[in-house]
Amino acid sequence: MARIDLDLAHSYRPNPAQDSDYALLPLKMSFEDGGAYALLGPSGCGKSTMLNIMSGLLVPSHGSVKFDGTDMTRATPQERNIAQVFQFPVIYDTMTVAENLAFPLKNRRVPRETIRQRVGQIAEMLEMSHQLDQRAAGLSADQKQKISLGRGLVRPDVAAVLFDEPLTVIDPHLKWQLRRKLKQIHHELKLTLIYVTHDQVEALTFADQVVVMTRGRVVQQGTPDALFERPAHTFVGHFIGSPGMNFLPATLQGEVLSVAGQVLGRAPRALPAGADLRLGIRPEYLALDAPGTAGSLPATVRQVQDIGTYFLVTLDLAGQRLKSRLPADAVPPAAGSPVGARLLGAHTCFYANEELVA
Ligand SMILES: Nc1ncnc2c1ncn2[C@@H]1O[C@H](COP(=O)(O)OP(=O)(O)OP(=O)(O)O)[C@@H](O)[C@H]1O
Repeated sequence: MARIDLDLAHSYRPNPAQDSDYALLPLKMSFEDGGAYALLGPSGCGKSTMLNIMSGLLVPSHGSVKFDGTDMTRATPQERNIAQVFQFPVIYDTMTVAENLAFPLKNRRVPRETIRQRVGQIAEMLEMSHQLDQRAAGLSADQKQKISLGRGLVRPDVAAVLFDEPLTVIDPHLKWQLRRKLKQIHHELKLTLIYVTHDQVEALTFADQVVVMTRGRVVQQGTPDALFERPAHTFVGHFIGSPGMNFLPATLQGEVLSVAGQVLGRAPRALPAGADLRLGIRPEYLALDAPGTAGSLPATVRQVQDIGTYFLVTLDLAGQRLKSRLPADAVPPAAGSPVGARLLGAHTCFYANEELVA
């Protein structure tokens, strides 16, 4: 296993001049030895580019990749000792499950008994022990992808295992199980795992550290909890959460804070004057008061949806749409009724020019 340090940028164009010419804007980041990471972001944000630079399939146009301090920028995937799992199964149909799992070890001339033990361990973790002697050809797409995952995890000496949207072909029910399984496997095998996905649930269940990307930029790296509680950028607030964070335009006059054109009171924290300010509050933390309650702003309930495990209330506050999540045992207000929206609290965040400032 290895610590991976990136200090690079990448453009697929020969003479990049502006930000939009870069698939990856200049970035500096580290993946610690033994960590479970997810690269999360929408299609085209640069996740696969970053993964391919780490695996050695792509040489960055600028900067370097280091493994344990050694420059690996131009090293091949073999020299880097990386295992990679792709969206679609990469296995040998004519081989049995056991032979497929053993293949990466046999290739490295691992002793037969060690191979037998490791293949047994991996098959057990993936609940494939009963299929070891079956030919891969007869298996479903799900089962074949499980073999691919196993092949990625089977070598104990790899620098890292890179997963590129590995659960895409997996049936939704099994997907749910495998996400958890991978997390458990990470704890047992202590490999460095880096997992690319555009699915926040997948990233948040699997990873200890999530790297959120948009338009070639890393906007935040942090624990699932940090991404939820303190999104460092409005994009993270929008992208993480169901639904995402509410944002309201805010202005500061002296120490008086106004939100959506309505005076809220003294600013609760020091905020930069003159910036493009926004108040961010997650639907989970947006409490509803009786209309006219001090400290809350008047709003009207537009819609109440019973989601089963919670109610989702849509509000109109001076022309701004807000969402509030109420617990399933709450009595939600009726559509059309006036309420007070409590916007300030310990979980309220403030953004200036899209970046978290308080
Ligand atoms: N081989 C290539 N040549 C030119 N441009 C490319 C190439 N591969 C990717 N790009 C561009 O680089 C940007 C980042 O692409 P990348 O595939 O890394 O994003 P991604 O987040 O992995 O998206 P997806 O999930 O759709 O694969 C996109 O604008 C894409 O069009």
